[in-house]
Amino acid sequence: MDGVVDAVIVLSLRLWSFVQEPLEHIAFRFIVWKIVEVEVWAIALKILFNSFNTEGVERPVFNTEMEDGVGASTCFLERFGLGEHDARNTFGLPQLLLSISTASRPSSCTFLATIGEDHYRPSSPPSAALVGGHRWRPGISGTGTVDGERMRKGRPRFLCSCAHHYSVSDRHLRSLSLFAGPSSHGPWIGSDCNIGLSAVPSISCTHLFSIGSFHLEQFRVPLADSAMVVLANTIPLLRSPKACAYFSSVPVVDLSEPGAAEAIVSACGEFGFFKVAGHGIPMELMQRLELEALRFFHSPQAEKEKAGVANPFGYGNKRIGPNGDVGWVEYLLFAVTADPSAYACMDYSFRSALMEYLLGVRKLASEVLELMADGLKLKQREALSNLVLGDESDGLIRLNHYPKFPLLERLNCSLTGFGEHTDPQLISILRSNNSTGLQISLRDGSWVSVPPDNESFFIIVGDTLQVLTNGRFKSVRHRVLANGSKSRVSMIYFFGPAPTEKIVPLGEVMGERAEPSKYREFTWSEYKKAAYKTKLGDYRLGQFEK
Ligand SMILES: C=C1C[C@]23C[C@@]1(O)CC[C@H]2[C@@]12CC[C@H](O)[C@@](C)(C(=O)O1)[C@H]2[C@@H]3C(=O)O
Ligand SMILES: O=C(O)CCC(=O)C(=O)O
Ligand SMILES: [Fe+2]
Repeated sequence: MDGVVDAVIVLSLRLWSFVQEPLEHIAFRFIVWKIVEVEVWAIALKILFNSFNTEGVERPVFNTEMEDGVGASTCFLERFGLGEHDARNTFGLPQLLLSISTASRPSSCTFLATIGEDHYRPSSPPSAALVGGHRWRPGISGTGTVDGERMRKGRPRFLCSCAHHYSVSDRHLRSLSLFAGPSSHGPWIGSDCNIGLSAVPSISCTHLFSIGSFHLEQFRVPLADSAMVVLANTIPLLRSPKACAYFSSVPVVDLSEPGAAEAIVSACGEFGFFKVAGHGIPMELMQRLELEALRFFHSPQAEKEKAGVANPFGYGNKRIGPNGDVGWVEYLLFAVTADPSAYACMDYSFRSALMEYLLGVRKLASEVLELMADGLKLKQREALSNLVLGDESDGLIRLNHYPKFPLLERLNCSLTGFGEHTDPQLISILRSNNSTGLQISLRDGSWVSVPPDNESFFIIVGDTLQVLTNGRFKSVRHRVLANGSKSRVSMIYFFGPAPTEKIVPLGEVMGERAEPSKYREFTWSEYKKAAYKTKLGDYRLGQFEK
């Protein structure tokens, strides 16, 4: 086992509700186990969480001022943690780093850290001090500095690096304690502190998990030395990568070819997913919208936020939906309408590209749904398309931007861009740039990575179509992983019916198969309401099954 790291540990600590409350100190302790020989870096993973739980609080702008949204974090991490100027700088060893960013400027801050009883003696071996780590005794190891470079737009970034670092080669390592807090008092308005500690492998890292997190809001400061660690999976975004096969046999349907209807029905039954070629939508239009979207996502954070916080419509950043889901993604989400004023947050060229694109994709949807009806042998070709293309139908358009995250390769981790889920509507029509990241789940539960194709559209079968076909078509679980080297831009048009539409398996589908309905009748409005109470990955159809 020597030289192998068993675990990467990330400890995340967030403060956000200390409006005008002095922060006396916070303390936490956690147990490290199964580490035989590692180098330990603590990395402030602030960038991952900087907009979580900060409702009503001036949002940190860490990741928005650089070219592509990730630059700042990378530069931050490179400078202090893992990059070329590696944190080995000061003492020739990896560095433990804490970062606190606040909306107000704290007058000074001191971080205290201890590893067992061995305080700030970088040259001393960790040895026995680590063994006794259960006993809490704070040791001074660093003082805060305001990092001038981050004092942009009058919002100071208070970076405090706690230069306590060590290379653990002590097989007796049992526990590690950190202690952090400002020595003089805030007020810490809207403080949002994340501390990440990770053991980064010199050789390999097999898994990553969060071992502790607590919300200081639950405690009143000052905290007891023995403040506990609550074991919880609080960092769902980072995972060790699992090998994921390339889905080289994605069904491709060329709409202009005979046999398209049968091919669609077969793909919807087997995968709930297929690719459309020969669709007639000009590449120029897709690229125009992609560029407009990128221009928007690269505009200053304040500009983007003028679209309003997605609730559910508007601009969203890392939060998905109302129930605490998060992802490495920023997006625009809107109801589809012919009224241009609904897209008032976009400038003229963006809006016109979007509206032209929507028209093209609606036409495509009607062709696909009519072929589907043909394949299902429905008497009325328009039975499905009428459901989602009428004036009252509930269409949504979503533009997603997944910034690249170059650190991933070094961490040997994967990062969730958009967590696994099914789409609630009938179908979704997705177009993306040429970046990998989209994965779908096959019938056996395995995940496969969809080769990107920026000239085609992907059709995703949603929950409602599964119900209409009484389970013959599969609502496909899918997800997006962030990419280390290329950012992803995707546009998805979700085709939902009118709110009052009754959703029940189609008589003709049932008749042909002479089977009982698997679902109770519901309206789209009921389903949508229920969906918005669920988490992204929940099995939403469950409550409508008979
Ligand atoms: C967590 C959620 C986000 C979502 C609404 C929900 O409560 C559950 C369904 C989610 C989903 C997935 C597909 C689409 O991206 C979406 C717009 C939709 O219709 O259902 C999202 C919702 C959302 O982001 O608001
Ligand atoms: O961005 C993507 O490629 C897929 C996103 C998605 O599944 C969704 O927005 O529902
Ligand atoms: Fe989706």
